[in-house]
Amino acid sequence: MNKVIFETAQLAVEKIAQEFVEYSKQDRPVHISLSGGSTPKLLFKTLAQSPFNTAVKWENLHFWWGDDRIVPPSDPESNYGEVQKLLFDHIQIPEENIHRIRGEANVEDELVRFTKELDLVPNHQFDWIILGMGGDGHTASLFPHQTDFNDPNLAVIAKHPETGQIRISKTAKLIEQAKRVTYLVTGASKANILQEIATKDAKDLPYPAAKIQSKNGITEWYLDRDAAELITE
Ligand SMILES: O=C1O[C@H](COP(=O)(O)O)[C@@H](O)[C@H](O)[C@H]1O
Repeated sequence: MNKVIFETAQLAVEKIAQEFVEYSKQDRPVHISLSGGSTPKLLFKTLAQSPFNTAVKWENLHFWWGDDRIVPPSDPESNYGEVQKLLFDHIQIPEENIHRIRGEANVEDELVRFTKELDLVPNHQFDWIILGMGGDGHTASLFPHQTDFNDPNLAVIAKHPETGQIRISKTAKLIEQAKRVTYLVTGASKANILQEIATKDAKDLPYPAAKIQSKNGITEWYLDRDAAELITE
């Protein structure tokens, strides 16, 4: 496991925020995919504040999501809606740089539309995909025992195995084409599963987060001390 352990979650997200600044200095559109759920909210709040709110050249960054739930943006379950509320409402970013999954639409229609929009990413190769990991080892909306790692499509409709909630997710294949994949995992509740991932061969584990990595680029794990407490350095 290629890991970086930060003393606190705040320090981990500040490192990511600083990297946003650096990416945004490149004189080209940079395609970044965000994760959802609870973990990255601290990142979005941090980016919305000084110095990052003005240090990032937002016009150069294009934002996408690893997955979203089929709910309207106003629903607290919407991964896009949370970023809108915590970040986009507080910065100056062109609307055309935001490539959200439309959770309010018909899911089959949205899968087709979103898949077409992905053609805006050169060679379907993201500059940076930031992922989270659920306590069950899922990442994006790719869940244990129901993920087709060889699905040739760019995006897929998924169903949360416990709640039945419908989602759209990037496929494993699309994620693995990225130049860089960073798993941001924080908090003591993820310590046991991280220990398993750090010590066992991914092929012996059912967890998509353990298996999915950039094929030709970098894969790294940004952890805070609580999440990494059972991992020996
Ligand atoms: O359902 C989801 O869960 C994962 C992990 O979420 P967290 O609340 O444990 O941080 C997240 O990465 C994914 O985008 C989300 O839709």
